[in-house]
Amino acid sequence: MDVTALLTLIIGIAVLGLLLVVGLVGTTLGRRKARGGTDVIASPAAPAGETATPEAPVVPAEPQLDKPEGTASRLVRLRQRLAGSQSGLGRGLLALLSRDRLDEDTWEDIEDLLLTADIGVAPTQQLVERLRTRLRVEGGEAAPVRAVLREELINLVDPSMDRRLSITGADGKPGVVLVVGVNGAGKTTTVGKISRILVAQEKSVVLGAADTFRAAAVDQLATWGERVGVPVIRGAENGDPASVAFEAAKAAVDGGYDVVLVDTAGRLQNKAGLMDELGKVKRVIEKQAPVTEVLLVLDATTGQNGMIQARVFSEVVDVTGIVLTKLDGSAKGGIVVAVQKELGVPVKLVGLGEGPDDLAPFEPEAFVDALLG
Ligand SMILES: Nc1nc2c(ncn2[C@@H]2O[C@H](COP(=O)(O)OP(=O)(O)OP(=O)(O)O)[C@@H](O)[C@H]2O)c(=O)[nH]1
Repeated sequence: MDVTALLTLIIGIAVLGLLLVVGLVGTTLGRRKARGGTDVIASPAAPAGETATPEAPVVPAEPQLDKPEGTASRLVRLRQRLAGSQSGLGRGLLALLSRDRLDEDTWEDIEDLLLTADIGVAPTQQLVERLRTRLRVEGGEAAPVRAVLREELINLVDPSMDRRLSITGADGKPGVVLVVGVNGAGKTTTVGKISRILVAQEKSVVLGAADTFRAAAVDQLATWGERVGVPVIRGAENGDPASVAFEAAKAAVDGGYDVVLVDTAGRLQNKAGLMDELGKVKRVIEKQAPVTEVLLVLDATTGQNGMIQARVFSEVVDVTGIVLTKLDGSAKGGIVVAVQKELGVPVKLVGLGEGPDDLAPFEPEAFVDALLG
């Protein structure tokens, strides 16, 4: 080999080495850039070229997000829990109605049982009337007591009501859900749980922590958001709830999100104060986008007290749906009927536990079936 050939060979190897080094640095930089640009709302899939490089170690760039449970499976799972807490009422009614003789004492016992379950006076009378008529007419050997009771209970819960959440905004605006209710009813928890349902449905969500009176509520909501990669807009402690609500709605509009959920403070010190606060929250949100749903969160274990709260809130804001929480801890499922009758607004969701996915759409048939066991 002469000197020229040797030189050509050395230069060739050097150029090849240089190209390899440049290529490697370029790939690494590209990968860093892709990671740096990641948004919190969703972790984008790695570019196709990257996953194909076998030697590239896959390092998760973000904390692992929760994968919320889908609606169908949570319904199946929670039906059991509902049946567990409400079975006394269903079993009791069936036992009384299956007696050989349905005398006045028995009908009185039936009424007492329904009233104890918080169904309310008027709905109880209505149900007893219907049962008396139907079991008299259709009575006798073939009287399908269970089927009659099932049908009448379903009628009472009213399957014709539209229980879908209004989460679709018009003209490309996000759906806006305002969540109201007294402190401790489960508002913050419910906002967190709803965000998980929406994430499972692949909706993009923003949370507004407008419960600025309790710092812990804001932190609590931030944790719910972090777990599913949903941004949470928060303000200063004791700041103006309306300004947080406004910022949350603005973030959702500007960012092209599907839905914004706004948690509010529920101080019931007096009706005028509450009206001022919630009225202002709603007004400022609507500078950005119309409120599509106002959900009133009620604790099912509070019975008549809960009903009084429901009345006050419905006079202050235009409630469009009810969330009944803690039905797992109450045998008084009858409040579903009472509150719907009182407000003329459907129960849309029920809380059945403290777990992150323990919230389910309310379904009259499934509810009655759980009641009857
Ligand atoms: N068992 C059960 N507990 C629930 C349910 N929903 C909420 N809780 C619990 O109720 C308590 C109060 O819930 P929060 O979400 O903090 O209530 P809140 O209305 O937001 O109250 P503030 O944040 O003070 O306004 C928490 O311990 C929740 O875990 C439910 O469906 N079942």
